[in-house]
Amino acid sequence: MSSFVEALLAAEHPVIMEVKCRDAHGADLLAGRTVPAVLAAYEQAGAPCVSVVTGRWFGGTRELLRDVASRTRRPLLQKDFVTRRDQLRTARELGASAVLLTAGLLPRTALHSLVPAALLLGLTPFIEVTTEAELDGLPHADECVLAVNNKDIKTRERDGGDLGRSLRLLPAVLATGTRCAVSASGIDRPETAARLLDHGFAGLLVGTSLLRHGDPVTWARTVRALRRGTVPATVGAPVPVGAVAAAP
Ligand SMILES: O=C(O)c1ccccc1NCC(=O)[C@H](O)[C@H](O)COP(=O)(O)O
Repeated sequence: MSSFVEALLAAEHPVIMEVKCRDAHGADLLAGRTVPAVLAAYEQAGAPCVSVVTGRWFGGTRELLRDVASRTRRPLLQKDFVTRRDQLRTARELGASAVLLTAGLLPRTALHSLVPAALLLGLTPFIEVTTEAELDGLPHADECVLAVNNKDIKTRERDGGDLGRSLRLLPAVLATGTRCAVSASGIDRPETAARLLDHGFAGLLVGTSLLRHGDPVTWARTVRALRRGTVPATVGAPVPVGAVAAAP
């Protein structure tokens, strides 16, 4: 099992916390915090893995990944538009353990050849899907993270996100044989995170909400308390699973 998958599956709090400089609308997300400060907060909050957005739409750079890799031992996911094998080698050199492959953007033949190529380099393919059709015939699904993206990268993730997509696609994702079903993007509050984990996701990927909230330790503690049913009513009222789909 890869270090990325192992860390996520073993975590008490299986949230991949993300370092992202700007949101989909170009707004600054770091708000004066340094990358080391953000990382320290994520580690304190119990993040088993960290995602680093190097895609330029979100203000990312390769140097950001190199910098993060030099400061943490957590397995890292590189979030970028990977379409070629040489980008996989670069991801490895920069310190990534996992690499994003976006099923909706890649021709099927490219996706199907990049998955084994990533695995050969020791990288975990983190495959993001938005439809059931994108899951058809995925090779080596048991060695991949399969993530449902609640937003649409084709519109640069400027949509609000459809959390119901995660709920609808989870059975098909699990049917691929993956050990690691993840819900990604648009997870806007601890209540939503708790419901998605209770629903059966092995992990979540959260960026904007953690960065905007500014206190990942409290965010994560609230998720844990909600799952144990020990959260005070003022912090998070019970939300039925079906209501996740309607969450703002
Ligand atoms: O989804 C992609 O194809 C993608 C490619 C390159 C950079 C970023 C990309 N997606 C954005 C994200 O992955 C989100 O930052 C991540 O899922 C967290 O979402 P949020 O919690 O809504 O910030």
